[in-house]
Amino acid sequence: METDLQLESTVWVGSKIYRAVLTGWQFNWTELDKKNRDKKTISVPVAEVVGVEEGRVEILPQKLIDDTDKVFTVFYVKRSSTGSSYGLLWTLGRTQFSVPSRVLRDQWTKHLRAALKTHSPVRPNRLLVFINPYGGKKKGRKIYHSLVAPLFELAGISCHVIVTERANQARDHLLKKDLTGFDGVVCVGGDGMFSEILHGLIGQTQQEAGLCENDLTVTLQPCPRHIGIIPAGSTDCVCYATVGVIDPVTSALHIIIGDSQPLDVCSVHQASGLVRYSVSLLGYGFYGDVLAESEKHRWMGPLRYDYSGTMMYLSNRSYAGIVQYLPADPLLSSPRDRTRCLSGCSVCSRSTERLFPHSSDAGSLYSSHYNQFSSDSEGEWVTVEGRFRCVSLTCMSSSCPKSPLGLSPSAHLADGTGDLILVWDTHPLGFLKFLYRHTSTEDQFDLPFVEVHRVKAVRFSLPPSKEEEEYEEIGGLSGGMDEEERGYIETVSRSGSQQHLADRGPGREMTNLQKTGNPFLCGLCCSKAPAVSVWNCDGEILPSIEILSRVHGQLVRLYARGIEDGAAVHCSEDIERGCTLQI
Ligand SMILES: CCCCCCCCCCCCC/C=C/[C@@H](O)[C@H](COP(=O)(O)O)NC(=O)CCCCCCCCCCCCCCC
Ligand SMILES: Nc1ncnc2c1ncn2[C@@H]1O[C@H](COP(=O)(O)OP(=O)(O)O)[C@@H](O)[C@H]1O
Ligand SMILES: [Ca+2]
Repeated sequence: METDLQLESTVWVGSKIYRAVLTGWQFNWTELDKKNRDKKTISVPVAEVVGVEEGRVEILPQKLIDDTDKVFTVFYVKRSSTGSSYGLLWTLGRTQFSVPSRVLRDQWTKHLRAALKTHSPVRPNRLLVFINPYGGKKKGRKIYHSLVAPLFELAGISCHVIVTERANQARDHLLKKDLTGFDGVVCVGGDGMFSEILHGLIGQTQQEAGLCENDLTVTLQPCPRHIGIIPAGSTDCVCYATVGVIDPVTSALHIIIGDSQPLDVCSVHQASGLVRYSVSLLGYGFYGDVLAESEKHRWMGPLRYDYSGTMMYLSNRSYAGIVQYLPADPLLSSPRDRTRCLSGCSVCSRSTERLFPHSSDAGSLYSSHYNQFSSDSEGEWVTVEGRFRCVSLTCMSSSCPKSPLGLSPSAHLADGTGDLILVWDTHPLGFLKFLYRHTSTEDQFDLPFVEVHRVKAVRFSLPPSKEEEEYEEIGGLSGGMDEEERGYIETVSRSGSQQHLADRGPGREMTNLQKTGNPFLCGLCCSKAPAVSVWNCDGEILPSIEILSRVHGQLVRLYARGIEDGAAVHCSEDIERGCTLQI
């Protein structure tokens, strides 16, 4: 039977006989018993077909074609569970179908390819790929060439590949070069590499739109090009939080089928303008200190964070600060509602309508000029002041292999809000409990010294000190600082003399905790504890301490679909057992 995009015929897979049906949206094949009764069906959405080839074809470890003229091979997405309750691994499924004639083989390949084109308009044709050869365990190049490039080739995607030779090369390329013809940009690396792409694409989009990124009140233009992440870094938080697993093949398959996941982005400003953008962690105190310390130990690779985390935990620091935040509408969601933002999240879908009210679909959201910041009436600014172990803002859960539920397990990828986590100064064991809960399902917010707020904007400032009324901003980007400066910053007082902040300012006085706390811990580092920390902005140290950050709802789009609920989706083991694959 043959209609427009429909086709049905008898096929053989190995020695077994099947009835294959293409309905346009779905391709399925049902095993038949000797009396022609249905036995089991395997069903693949056309949107998840990766490619169709004539003959018997293998692509991994290398492409082998045996062009038997009555055989065609279909490649598609196959799921398997990771063992944890969330996140599914995707692998390349491959089935070789034999048919009675070459004419029928040609009909099948023609119809399947036509269905692919019709139902997958969002698939990329051409991609710009940046590989950081030094990210994570330095395997970026190998991961791309052995696991990812063959899949892109199979799917007919052409790629322009650039192996970076210096930091910020990818960002500068995106800002300066003409990107016409590229549907998306792929980074092979970690969160730092993703951040480069993020900055390049956001900057390039605003340049083209004639918008000023330094203006805190401006509604930024969402980026039309998608970003793909092939994880090859140290934390790989953006990949983990948007895909649910750290696996280059899974990520490559999401890119190939043109999945689309909008993502909130925080812009971080100081008085003179934009400092950076952040998606995963904007953290002062502990996370800032861990990053500053870890930069000295880059040679350790990903382990540098565990080492520096332990050192910074043992140094038992807390910092004075004033935090102001603009709460989001509490009726929409809450950081403690124990829900999770999963693929197809209804909170995020409702936010799309709220953030882009004039658009009927995601494609037209780029023309929206709704001001998400100044026209909101969600609430008044709230001010808190005191000493904090850490102050963190994240506009998604920031789950990563170290913390599978993340910094804020109920945060949403694309709801236009961020979660502000305030950890007040506390006993070392209390802080350890807080940290440790990130590794389990126990609620890290259910502690008396922890607060979490769903917010649209946050301001951080230092309290006026007794001797110095005002701190000047720290000059220069962290990239330009030397090692001493990166960690514990010296700043110039108004009188012009250079002085280590540890010796003055609010943090100079020991807290009661430090006076009475564990003498070993205090002996280790407290005597040199600095008065101020630094901001960790997605793995980069910010040049300023006093900042204002604002969440821009759905500013970029990734080739991802959010975390698939492993418990709700049948996996490939089910295919083998003969259940229909439900999507
Ligand atoms: C006791 C165990 C405590 C485990 C605590 C885990 C908290 C993990 C939160 C992770 C948030 C990740 C947010 C992502 C940040 C990334 O953008 C960013 C850049 O990544 P890249 O290098 O791949 O480019 N990564 C980071 O800034 C790294 C932050 C990692 C912090 C890890 C801290 C580990 C702490 C270990 C403490 C051990 C205390 C032991 C005391 C005896
Ligand atoms: N060729 C290069 N040489 C040095 N640094 C680079 C290069 N390419 C990218 N970078 C920088 O390396 C940093 C870390 O990269 P990333 O891929 O995130 O690895 P990791 O997760 O291990 O930190 C990023 O900030 C990025 O700007
Ligand atoms: Ca969010």
